[in-house]
Amino acid sequence: MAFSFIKKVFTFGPKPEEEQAPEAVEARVLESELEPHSREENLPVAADPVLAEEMETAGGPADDVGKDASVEELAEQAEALAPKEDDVSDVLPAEVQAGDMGLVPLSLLEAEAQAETGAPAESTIEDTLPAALPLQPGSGDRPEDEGGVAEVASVGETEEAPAAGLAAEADAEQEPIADPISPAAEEISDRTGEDDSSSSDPFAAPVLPKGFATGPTASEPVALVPPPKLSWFQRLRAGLARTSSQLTGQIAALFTKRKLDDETLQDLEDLLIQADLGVETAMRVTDTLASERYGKDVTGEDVSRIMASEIAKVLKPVAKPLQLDLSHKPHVILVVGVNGTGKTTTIGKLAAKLSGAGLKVMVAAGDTFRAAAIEQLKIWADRTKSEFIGTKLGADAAGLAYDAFEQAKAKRCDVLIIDTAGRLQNKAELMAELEKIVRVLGKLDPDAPHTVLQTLDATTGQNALSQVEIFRNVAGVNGLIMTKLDGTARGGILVAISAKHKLPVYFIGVGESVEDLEPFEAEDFAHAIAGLGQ
Ligand SMILES: Nc1nc2c(ncn2[C@@H]2O[C@H](COP(=O)(O)OP(=O)(O)OP(=O)(O)O)[C@@H](O)[C@H]2O)c(=O)[nH]1
Repeated sequence: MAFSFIKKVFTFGPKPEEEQAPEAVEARVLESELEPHSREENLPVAADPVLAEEMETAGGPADDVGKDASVEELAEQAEALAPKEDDVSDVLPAEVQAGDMGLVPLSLLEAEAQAETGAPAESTIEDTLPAALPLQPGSGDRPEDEGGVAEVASVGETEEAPAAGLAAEADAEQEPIADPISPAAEEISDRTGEDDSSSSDPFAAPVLPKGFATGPTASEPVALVPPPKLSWFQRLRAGLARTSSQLTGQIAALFTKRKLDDETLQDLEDLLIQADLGVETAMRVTDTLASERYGKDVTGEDVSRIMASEIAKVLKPVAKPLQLDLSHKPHVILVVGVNGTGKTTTIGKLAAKLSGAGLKVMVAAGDTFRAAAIEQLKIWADRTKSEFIGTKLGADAAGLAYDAFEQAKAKRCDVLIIDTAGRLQNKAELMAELEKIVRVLGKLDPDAPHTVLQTLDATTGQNALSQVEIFRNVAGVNGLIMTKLDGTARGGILVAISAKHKLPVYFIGVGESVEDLEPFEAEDFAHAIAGLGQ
């Protein structure tokens, strides 16, 4: 038969005197196939988990496979005796190509088994064929038939009819043909003690490799562990980390082994002013420190505590909630500020909070100066399920504000938030536009806009002080939101602005995502900026 030539020319595995179980022999040959680059024979690759399983159970890879005969000798003999591999693949059905684990590797197994034991291998060609490819009786396809050619011919015959048809036409007396993975299946059922009588039944449930089980999938979904959620204070502290670490680092350096004297007090005052806290707050801190600790040893932490306490005193009066008068339907919030300070993003975050609380919100893209701002606001509106009103680029922003107010009224919106441009060709033009928007809204409701919110970018430092001055005069700003407190060392500016303008600070932003905007809390902010815990 076909394997007789292989057993003469290939010697696989350990020395013949070693008694080896056929499965172990098979496993070594398969191992050689799984590592084609390590084998001069260049056997077909059988990257199949079932084969890998066999390998493992047979004791792992055999390092000496194929080392007994010289490759050249083997090749010569093989060529003389064997049908060409091409011939085999020519006659194989497309789905059973030479090199597929179902045929050639197991043929080699058989050859090796014969070489080892001197007896015909138990594994036969039937074992190597798919169940849908039964052998034809009397066609030289029995193991005892002579020569590989006959065996190949039998495979060829099967190829002539569709596989399914062949299965249907199979002679009733014909022996059942084992599934190509039956050796593995048998081995597994041997190990598990299961009845293997079904291994040749094409309708039998597949035998799964070790470690798998049949049956419905686990009903309990695997619980995904969400990343630990940071509290707002933790996010605030993280956001203000640059401001606080710079401040506390400098304070600690200043007070290392020094008693509190006039010089250190002056140095501290300078340091606090440079940190944008403002002259007023800086003096409050140094005065309190002097009255409590003059002439004594002072640590950086002592200073941080006093600083936090004084900052909190400045901030408390301005840390107020944004009052919504919902009797207005809508309560109109006009958002103003220099371009890039975070107006559009903040509107999105506010809309998320309000609509999340069940209020009906409309957002109006009054920044007709910048196309991206209109698109950006539309995205926020979609995301927050808010009503959206926009107009074309360059259109009159006051006209849009008017339309928005009317539509928001008609739709019974609770809140209307209007975005505005932060940059026009010149400041006078910008201010004229803002004044017009306020005037137009006032025609529909003399109290509108009910809130004029200004966004301030913390990274601009001292510049934010004059921005408030300007917008307050033009648009009647009556509340502030400070953004971008994350990633800046200039967060102290909020203290200076609060001390100077005394305008309510409603929210602060420490990042771009929706949860990064939270109501302003004086104590939290003061502690975070001083690097202290809550
Ligand atoms: N890191 C950080 N980025 C922010 C914060 N708030 C807004 N931004 C980002 O700042 C950039 C500018 O924000 P916008 O909302 O477009 O600012 P704008 O004032 O509407 O700008 P214009 O439309 O040009 O007037 C965007 O990339 C925002 O994601 C914040 O609190 N922290």
